[in-house]
Amino acid sequence: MNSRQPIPVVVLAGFLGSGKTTVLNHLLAGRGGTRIGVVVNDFGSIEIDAMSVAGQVGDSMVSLGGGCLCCAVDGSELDAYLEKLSAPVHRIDVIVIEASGLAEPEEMIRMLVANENPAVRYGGMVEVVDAAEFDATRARHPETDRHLAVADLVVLNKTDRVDPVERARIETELAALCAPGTPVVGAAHGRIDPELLFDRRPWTETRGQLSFEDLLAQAEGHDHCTHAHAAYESTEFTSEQALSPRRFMDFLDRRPAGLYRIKGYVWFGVPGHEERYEIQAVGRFLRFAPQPWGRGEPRLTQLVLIGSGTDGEGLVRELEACRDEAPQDANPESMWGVLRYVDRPAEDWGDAPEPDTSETPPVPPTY
Ligand SMILES: Nc1nc2c(ncn2[C@@H]2O[C@H](COP(=O)(O)OP(=O)(O)OP(=O)(O)O)[C@@H](O)[C@H]2O)c(=O)[nH]1
Repeated sequence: MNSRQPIPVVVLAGFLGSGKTTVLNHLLAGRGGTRIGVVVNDFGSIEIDAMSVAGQVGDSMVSLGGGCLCCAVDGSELDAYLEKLSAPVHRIDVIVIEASGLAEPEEMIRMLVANENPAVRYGGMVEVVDAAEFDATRARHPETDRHLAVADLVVLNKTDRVDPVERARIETELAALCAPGTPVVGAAHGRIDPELLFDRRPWTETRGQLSFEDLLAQAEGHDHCTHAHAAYESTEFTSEQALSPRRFMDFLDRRPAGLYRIKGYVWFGVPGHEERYEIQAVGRFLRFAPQPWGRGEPRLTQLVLIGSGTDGEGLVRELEACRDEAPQDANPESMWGVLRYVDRPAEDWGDAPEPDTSETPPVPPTY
């Protein structure tokens, strides 16, 4: 069933030299058994970034070559690369586009959202910020503020180059520049937990015999795990009772900025919407994907919430308060809030009530 799910495409943006390639290499080293497709969008004719990640991705590496993707007249070139990477033979789980430091992320997001390839879906935008160059970059490139405003997750990189007071000041400024609730994750040398962006599969799941190169990367990944996981808490929530879509969406709307990632399945049980809803939240980015239950599979909500400085018990209490004892009596319209975050062509809505398109903003709804 998973193989039929669209592959999320995450845009990794950030000004020149902020550390995008460093973050990407770190994600690749800590990817476990997850298969990552990479699109590197270098600006300039020498593909430096492509070379510096090439050793890690093998044949799933695609470079857009010289020039800037966001300047493409239409998304057809990008579409062709995504089609290549999403071919079932590659068994790719997630695609990361490292945008040129000069790219306009909003344009790239628009191209991804408009992409009609059902094998892929837009998966959110991560903006890498150089802590040491924060003021200088903003002064020289005011468009940086606009990019921050559309980011779903901000990586404040190079924290090793600023003292704690300076870091706190930048974090305060970032909170004002980003959309409300956008998480800001601090990092030195791009070391963020890959789980913030995608589900890491065990090595044994996707790989046969490990090569020497794999073993090296695996060792690095384990080393990273002990460091990265110490900085994040993970909270789990399971419920046999359905969740009220309205209360759950209210919970999501209010989620704290320190809650970087939510993944799992939700059981709403509302008439016409009895499927399980996969949820993927990366920072402020949110998507639901309805999927059929497996034969005899128990109707459950199972969530993993990853964050920093979050109150795990408080989150569980809030989720418990979302439970609904009689979902079969719920009005199907109560699902509209959820359906706004589902990527589905209009003709696929089936018997489900059509969302009120006059009120539904264009996908993605958070922009
Ligand atoms: N001190 C320090 N240096 C870093 C950190 N992250 C990256 N660097 C260095 O910063 C430089 C730029 O990093 P890259 O990862 O190439 O940055 P980029 O955003 O991909 O750069 P462009 O492709 O030019 O936009 C490199 O020399 C990195 O080694 C960090 O957290 N701390």
